[in-house]
Amino acid sequence: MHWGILGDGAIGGLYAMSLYHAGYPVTLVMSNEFSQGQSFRQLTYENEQTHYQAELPIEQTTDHCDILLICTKSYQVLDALQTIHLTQNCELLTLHNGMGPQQKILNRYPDHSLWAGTTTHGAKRQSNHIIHHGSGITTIGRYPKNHHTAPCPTWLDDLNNALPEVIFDENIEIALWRKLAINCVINPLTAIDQCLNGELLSPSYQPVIRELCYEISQVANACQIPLSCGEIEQLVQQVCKQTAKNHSSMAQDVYYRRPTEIKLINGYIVEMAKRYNLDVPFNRHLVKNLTTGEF
Ligand SMILES: NC(=O)C1=CN([C@@H]2O[C@H](COP(=O)(O)OP(=O)(O)OC[C@H]3O[C@@H](n4cnc5c(N)ncnc54)[C@H](OP(=O)(O)O)[C@@H]3O)[C@@H](O)[C@H]2O)C=CC1
Ligand SMILES: CC(C)(CO)C(=O)C(=O)O
Repeated sequence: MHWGILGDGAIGGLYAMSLYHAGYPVTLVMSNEFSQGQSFRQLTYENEQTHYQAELPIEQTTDHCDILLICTKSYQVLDALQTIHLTQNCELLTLHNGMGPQQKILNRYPDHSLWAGTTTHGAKRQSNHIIHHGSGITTIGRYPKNHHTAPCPTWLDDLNNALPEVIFDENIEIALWRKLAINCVINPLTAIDQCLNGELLSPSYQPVIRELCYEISQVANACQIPLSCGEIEQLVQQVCKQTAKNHSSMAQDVYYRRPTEIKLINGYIVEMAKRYNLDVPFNRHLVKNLTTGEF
């Protein structure tokens, strides 16, 4: 398979370099504005054990690509897709946090084969260096769930050879909702208090965490997603322990004064709550605070 990568930041760079290193052809796909007229990009990859470099071609079109891995921030996805020439037979795979763009892609590109995924790998991009600081699991599935087609895509092996472990999930929406729920709790609280993920384990955070988990489970259930308040609380606890020394992506975005993904994380809960006539004051409050910067 020839892989196209849209958004060669931390996660896009990580996948581009890993696929290239595993022997698969990779093209970075971006408009001239983003490539600044360059026809290739030199990137380095490093983790605790190894480092290597590669010169990856840049094109404005998916002409050579069988599949396009979309790795921009969630709020950049639609704009980024619209600035490239997307060929008809190119499959699409999203890998961002937050919810909403998957459905928008489906509406905008109804004839393309769409897959969605979520990953627990951790990466940073500093200049042209991709630093892989935490190995994780990537879960991928057909978006939306489709009972009638062969379930597992042929290219899953490419990803598993390049950056294991990759799991196929026939019901990706539940996996996306689990990640959404985790991000809805950890990201805004750590962003506002500028604390580490592990600090949310302290007893003082538990009342607000419980309220958020309750609201998220109400909205998830209204959307036919079976997620209980207790299950979300457990997931949040587990991720806070596993990533105790991490600054969440939103905490970093606030620290570096970059836009955050709040509107597609807690904002998605608020939007869905409106649709089902539910009240989610804790989520609304976080969206308001992080959108206006008043905290
Ligand atoms: N980093 C991580 O460890 C993890 C990230 N995620 C999620 O993955 C997604 C990507 O995150 P991350 O890689 O950290 O973000 P980055 O900001 O590092 O990467 C996004 C990249 O997309 C580029 N981009 C934006 N608009 C366009 C466009 N129109 N055309 C081409 N490229 C474009 C950006 O370029 P520029 O910088 O020039 O704007 C940037 O290089 C997010 O949803 C994040 O929440 C999930 C798990 C872990
Ligand atoms: C899982 C978590 C919270 C890890 O930091 C994350 O996805 C993020 O920071 O965006």
